[in-house]
Amino acid sequence: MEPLSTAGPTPADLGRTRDLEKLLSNAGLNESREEAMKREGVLGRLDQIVKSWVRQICVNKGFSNEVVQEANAKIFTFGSYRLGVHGPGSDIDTLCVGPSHATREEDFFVELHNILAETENVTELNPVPEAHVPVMKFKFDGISIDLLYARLSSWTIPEDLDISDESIMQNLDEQSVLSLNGCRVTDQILRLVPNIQHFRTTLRCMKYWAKRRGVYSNVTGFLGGINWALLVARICQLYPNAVPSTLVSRFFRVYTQWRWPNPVMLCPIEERSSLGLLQVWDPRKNPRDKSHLMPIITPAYPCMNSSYNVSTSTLRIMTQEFNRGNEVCEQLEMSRATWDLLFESFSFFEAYRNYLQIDVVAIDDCDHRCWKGWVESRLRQLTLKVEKDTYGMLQCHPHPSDFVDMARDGYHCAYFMGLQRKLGAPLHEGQQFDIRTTVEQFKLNVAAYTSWKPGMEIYVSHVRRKQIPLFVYPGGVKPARPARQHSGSPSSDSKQGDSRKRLTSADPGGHCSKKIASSSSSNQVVAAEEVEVS
Ligand SMILES: Nc1ncnc2c1ncn2[C@@H]1O[C@H](COP(=O)(O)OP(=O)(O)OP(=O)(O)O)[C@@H](O)[C@H]1O
Ligand SMILES: [Mg+2]
Repeated sequence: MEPLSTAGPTPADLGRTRDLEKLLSNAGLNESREEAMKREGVLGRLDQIVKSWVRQICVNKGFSNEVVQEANAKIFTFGSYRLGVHGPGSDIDTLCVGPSHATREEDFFVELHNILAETENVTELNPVPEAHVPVMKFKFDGISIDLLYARLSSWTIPEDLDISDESIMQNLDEQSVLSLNGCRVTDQILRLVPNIQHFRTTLRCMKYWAKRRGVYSNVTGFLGGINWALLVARICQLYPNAVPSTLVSRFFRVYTQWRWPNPVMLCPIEERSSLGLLQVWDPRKNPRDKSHLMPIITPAYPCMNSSYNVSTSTLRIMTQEFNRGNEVCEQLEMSRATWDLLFESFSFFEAYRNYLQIDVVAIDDCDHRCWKGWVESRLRQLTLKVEKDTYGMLQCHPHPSDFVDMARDGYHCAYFMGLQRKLGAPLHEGQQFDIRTTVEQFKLNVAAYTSWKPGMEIYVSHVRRKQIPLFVYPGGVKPARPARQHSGSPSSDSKQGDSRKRLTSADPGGHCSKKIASSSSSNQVVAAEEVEVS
């Protein structure tokens, strides 16, 4: 598709861009010089560690002195750090590229793991060799690092290795191809956007917006860093001369009108074929790809859909948010609103009358981290099942992050999902949504965890808005109910006729967080009348 507009910015566009930059800076999204230097220092030390690791394994394997001298490995960065859109506290996504004689199973996940375990300032070391893309997670000087490994087919790794060169992909195992992909995708994005600085500002802005509106999270079925980067990059291509304020506004306009599941791609299929890049994601050939609701395709071989987690519920919520964003930007362009309105945070716990609370408990920190990661990755199934088992009548809105009750002992956290009756669905007298079986099946699905240990527990319960525990609110204080949200937000958008009859409850005892163990009881029967929105 040709660029939609090549018109340059007006003085008003430039003014709005300055306001936007100021807002981002005031929000504390810019990293300090000290923190930037700390990150560089950590990356330098990590590079030294992998270099001496490779030399050490050559010695251990009895290779000649010559081979030991030439042995090399190298660290590359990708993700938000490499794109230049990370903020204070972001992780650093890194890739270690090693030679053919440094294996993943033994040398990376055992030898390098042991070296890191003994390295000063390395904490929370967590190898995940069985992941789709195997990764070693840890903190180095307090900075979160995800370290992947690509084992090339050559004996040597030159310091000036170009990983965008297709030829290095030859004879690689699948996990190395997947591990290299993050770097190659990041490099392609930077190559394909017309103005990197404008891309960066716009992406920072969209990431901040998505976090404020509760739609930033890949695992929950919303969009994560890579997805937002690709969506923004496509807008930058369509409006090559536009400044960030215009790009933000066009972002909402374009994606409000986008006819999903048409895919978003930075590189058209024809161009990709002529470059010899195979289209791996192809709904005409792969039945599974046909089920993807919001395809956002990565621009480097193997081209994949990066947003396969999106479900009907999360797509609906994001569409509502895009509509809201579009309305606010239209107001902004007429000088009837300011940027603050766009970034107003979504009051999740005000938006619904009914919620599901999912408590995740374990006996120590390490167990809790693993167990929580597993449960979190299954939550999408619960959202889908609730909607499916109620024939779409009950809609589910997952909160993208977890909450911890600091006043409680032990290792635990809680996830929440807002529940509402489908907009416009007929309301029958006395109708109830009984999701006990759904919840039991979800718990069975969760129980299939192969690394389950005693003490790893999960409790699911139905809570009403007024029973939401205080620990979900900042400072543990429930805010006064805000005035009506801006139209277009999920809470007001889905207002229905006033059918607020007296609430009938299938859980007469109500719920409090201490009663969560009664999860298999009747508190998962939700009276249809109740599942109205605020
Ligand atoms: N679903 C996915 N499909 C393809 N690549 C992915 C996917 N998830 C992650 N990646 C790769 O891993 C990189 C790091 O992922 P991550 O979720 O940390 O995003 P990020 O852009 O670094 O954002 P954040 O600031 O949240 O860390 C991405 O840039 C991408 O290259
Ligand atoms: Mg990252």
